[in-house]
Amino acid sequence: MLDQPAEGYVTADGRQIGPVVLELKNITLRFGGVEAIKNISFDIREGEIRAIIGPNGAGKSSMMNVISGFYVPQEGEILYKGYKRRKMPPYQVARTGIARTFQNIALFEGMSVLDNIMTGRINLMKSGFLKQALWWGPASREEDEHRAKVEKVIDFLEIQHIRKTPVARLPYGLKKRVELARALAAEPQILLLDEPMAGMNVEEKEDMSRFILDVNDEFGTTIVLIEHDMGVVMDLSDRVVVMDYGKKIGDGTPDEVRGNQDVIDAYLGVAHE
Ligand SMILES: Nc1ncnc2c1ncn2[C@@H]1O[C@H](COP(=O)(O)OP(=O)(O)OP(=O)(O)O)[C@@H](O)[C@H]1O
Repeated sequence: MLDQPAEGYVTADGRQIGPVVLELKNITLRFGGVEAIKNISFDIREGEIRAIIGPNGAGKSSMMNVISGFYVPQEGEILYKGYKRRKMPPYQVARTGIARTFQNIALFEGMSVLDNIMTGRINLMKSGFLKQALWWGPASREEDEHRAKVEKVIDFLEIQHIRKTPVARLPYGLKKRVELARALAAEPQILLLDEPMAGMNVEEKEDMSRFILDVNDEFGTTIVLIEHDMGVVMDLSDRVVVMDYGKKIGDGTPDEVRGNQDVIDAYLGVAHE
């Protein structure tokens, strides 16, 4: 891989990439006899857009679930901001500043866009969620602050016009944007996006790409994404990890990965979905 200074660097398009913020070291994850992740190490830098790619079943979602704390690997360790992360449930990982979206949309269909996005702030609420819902006493001022933050996200992602609409009534591309909004409402330092463009048409993909870049640029949010659309991956990412059968077979800039023979053999050369 090209040498990158430990303290960070500025990209060709003028974005600031910082030092390593999350490091995965020798991660192995098994489901019974299946080794979904085999001794994989890689790092993620502050402010970077980092993609994880690979054919179906390569272990990408499993890796995302390890980062989000949903799966605890049998071997290896995760260093976050230089410290070894202890075993903790996903909601605690979320509190450390790591938010995610899911491959299959996981929104509350009957609730409005606004209320769905509000749930992204549960981890940041001091008064309990029930208290918030009932709007009692000290909860109200806090609620105002949360609403203001949520409105900012709504403006940023240009979904003002649907803020009161129940999610069930939205087209697919907008649901994906609402999911992004909910994750952003948590004000994450690292945002994990599991196939953010899956099932989208070309125009929706262009919109989503623009929003991902804008989030990264405006808030300096570090972004880790799994994506099957090669054009999107190569356009968006600073660095790409390539997995195949649970192993890491490539890691580098889009150009480096494109020229990696193992990657060409295992993935890029193979028709996919
Ligand atoms: N909860 C689970 N229980 C048992 N096996 C699992 C589980 N989750 C994943 N696997 C297995 O681990 C391997 C990696 O799966 P994973 O979903 O991480 O791959 P992926 O690269 O995300 O695939 P896709 O592109 O199809 O989403 C597969 O062999 C899969 O069957």
